[in-house]
Amino acid sequence: MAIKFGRPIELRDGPRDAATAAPSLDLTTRMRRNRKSEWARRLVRENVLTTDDLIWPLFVVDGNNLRAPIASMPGVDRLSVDQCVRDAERAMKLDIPCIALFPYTEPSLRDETGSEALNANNLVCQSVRAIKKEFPDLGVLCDVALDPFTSHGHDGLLQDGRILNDETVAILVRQALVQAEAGCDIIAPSDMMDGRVGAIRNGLDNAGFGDVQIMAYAAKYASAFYGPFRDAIGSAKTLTGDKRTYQMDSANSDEALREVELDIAEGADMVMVKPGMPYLDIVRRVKDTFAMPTFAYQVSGEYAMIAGAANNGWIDGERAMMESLVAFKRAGADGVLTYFAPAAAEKLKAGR
Ligand SMILES: NCC(=O)CCC(=O)O
Ligand SMILES: [Mg+2]
Repeated sequence: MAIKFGRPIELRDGPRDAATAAPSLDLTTRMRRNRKSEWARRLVRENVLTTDDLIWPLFVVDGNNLRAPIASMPGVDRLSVDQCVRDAERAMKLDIPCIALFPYTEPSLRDETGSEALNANNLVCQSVRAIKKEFPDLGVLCDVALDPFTSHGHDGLLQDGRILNDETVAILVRQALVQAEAGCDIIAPSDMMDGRVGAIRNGLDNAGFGDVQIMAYAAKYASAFYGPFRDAIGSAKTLTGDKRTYQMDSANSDEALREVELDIAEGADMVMVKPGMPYLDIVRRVKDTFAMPTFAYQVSGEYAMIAGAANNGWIDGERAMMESLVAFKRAGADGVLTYFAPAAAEKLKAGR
């Protein structure tokens, strides 16, 4: 069933009173005819959102039977591994095809080189194994980048105020392998180092992980909308400086196409634009130019804006959520990584 909002005020067929029976404007085309009722709107609807379009990001934290709220992301919790498995079950029941995992790493485990990223028993790897054991048919995506693990909060190795590219890529390949060994289905490099997609593809293939897909965060912008995510993974306080020497300048559009082209050439199976709503123009250009499976990340700040305004009674949260999600489809995205995934899937499954 189609999504229906608010109190319907429909035009009706049949006899009308004199005022509406004789239109005073001599119009051949009246666009409103196709909008006159819900069935008519459904008939001409150009884009639909389904549960197949959703990837649900989850935050994992050390502990047991723990769901710890994240203040800047109302409705989103950090989950201990066992609770992560419960949300994986919820994803299965809601027909969400894939989840994404992000760790909150204890400060004592963070260091200059992000070495915990290579621990085969880190929180992400534990979660992947636990989820895959119970739900082998649920897609699991793992982020590749060092920011949840470094004491300075950067995605790569930091030396004399610079983020080292090639040295970082070597570590990212090892991180990807550790995650693939744990059972991850999609490796998603989010670091924005040059050449990492090709290096990771090589590493996976040489280790016998030829079927593991790569979803490249191909056009990832240096954005203020990541704020709540950094709270969630605990890097907000540790981050020194900003990420503008590796993430893209928000003023650029052609550059996104070059980034995407390179990642495809290096073997990306799917590409992503991030953030989402402020960059729908980029999603459209990428889809039109490359016809690749194209995803958008509706990031934490976008979620917080909608959830926060809704909690204050300033907007209708459900409608804003659904409107924002179908906008990604309209822009050409094949799917969306969104913290709204379970709420949207519940609404879609209920046919509302
Ligand atoms: N690599 C994943 C992210 O950076 C997510 C950002 C967000 O949700 O704000
Ligand atoms: Mg790149």
